[in-house]
Amino acid sequence: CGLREGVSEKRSTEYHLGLLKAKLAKYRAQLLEPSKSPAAKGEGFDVMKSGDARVALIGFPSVGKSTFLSLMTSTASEAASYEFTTLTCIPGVIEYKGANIQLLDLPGIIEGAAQGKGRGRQVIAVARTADVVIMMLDATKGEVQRALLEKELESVGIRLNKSKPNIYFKPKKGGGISFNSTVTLTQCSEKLVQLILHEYKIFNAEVLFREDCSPDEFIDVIVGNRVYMPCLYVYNKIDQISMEEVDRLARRPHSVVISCGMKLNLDYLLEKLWEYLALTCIYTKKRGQRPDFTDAIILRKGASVEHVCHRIHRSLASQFKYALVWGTSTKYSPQRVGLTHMMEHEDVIQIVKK
Ligand SMILES: Nc1nc2c(ncn2[C@@H]2O[C@H](COP(=O)(O)OP(=O)(O)OP(=O)(O)O)[C@@H](O)[C@H]2O)c(=O)[nH]1
Ligand SMILES: [K+]
Ligand SMILES: [Mg+2]
Repeated sequence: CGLREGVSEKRSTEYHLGLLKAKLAKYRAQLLEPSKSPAAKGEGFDVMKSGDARVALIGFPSVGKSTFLSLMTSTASEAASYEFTTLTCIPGVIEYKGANIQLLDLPGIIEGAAQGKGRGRQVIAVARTADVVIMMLDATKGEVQRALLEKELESVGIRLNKSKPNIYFKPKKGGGISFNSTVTLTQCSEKLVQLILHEYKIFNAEVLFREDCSPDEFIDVIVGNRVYMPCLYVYNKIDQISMEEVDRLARRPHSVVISCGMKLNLDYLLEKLWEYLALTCIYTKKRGQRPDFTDAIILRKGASVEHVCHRIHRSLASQFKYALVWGTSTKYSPQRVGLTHMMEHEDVIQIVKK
């Protein structure tokens, strides 16, 4: 009996917590509303997207963001020993494996950034538009900085190195709440899901958990507008710490250790960045010839044959008859496909015009 009471107490704690979190998430969302006003919207921060991918440099002041940009690109961004040297968004381009990667240097951010401290809001708004975030940390004080910045980004709906929760959620006009799961749930129950939905004034919906998600993850799905973003934690200034510490930091998940000052480990960082960007390289082939492996077309994940056409020539899509594709995106090699076919990394394509 005591055990059962314990279990039910634990359950009711779960309900309270789940509900409390739903309320908090709602409250936070309201807090962030005013940022949509034009005044608060990144003055001087609206840098045009260019190239094949965008990487944002996020970090506390003076961790070496500008030093890094100046090292990796042909753009010079002022670096100095005092904090808040950089005051706007400064774009540079990294050329790597035939791709142009836009690298954005940004002002340093501190605790409270999400609430508008310093230029925190503008910086975070830019981070949201990136394909990968590099969180640059000073190796001599990395752990504290990392936890604080993760919290800041988390509070505005940016989810680092997480994938979208595998929950099917569809609000309906009527019929109440239909709840199902394909796996055993250890963190959520039908009751809790219902309570959370009611908190959001949702009384009719279809919910299917395909994964053992937490209440927070379920709330993320209801609220929507979350950004799931790969993040590399880059510990700079390793010239200032002991070998043991370098070893420890380098083994942390999603982490790379570097020294901009001594130009250490920068190639490895580029390799990792390339991996996290997960860009799709497509090779073209002319009829009767071998594929051109020297010059890849670089696209974001989820690109179609139509995207490939646009990249080759503006008018190619309108003259398109069909394409032959070799690679992992097709069942047979080659396979005849149309404009909507989704390409995969290292596919070879031959386009046939009308
Ligand atoms: N020891 C050491 N110092 C470095 C390294 N990289 C950068 N620095 C120094 O750190 C200081 C700050 O560098 P910045 O590039 O201005 O840093 P930031 O992150 O852009 O700073 P804010 O723009 O103010 O946010 C400068 O004095 C750099 O010379 C490094 O690898 N080792
Ligand atoms: K600085
Ligand atoms: Mg700077």
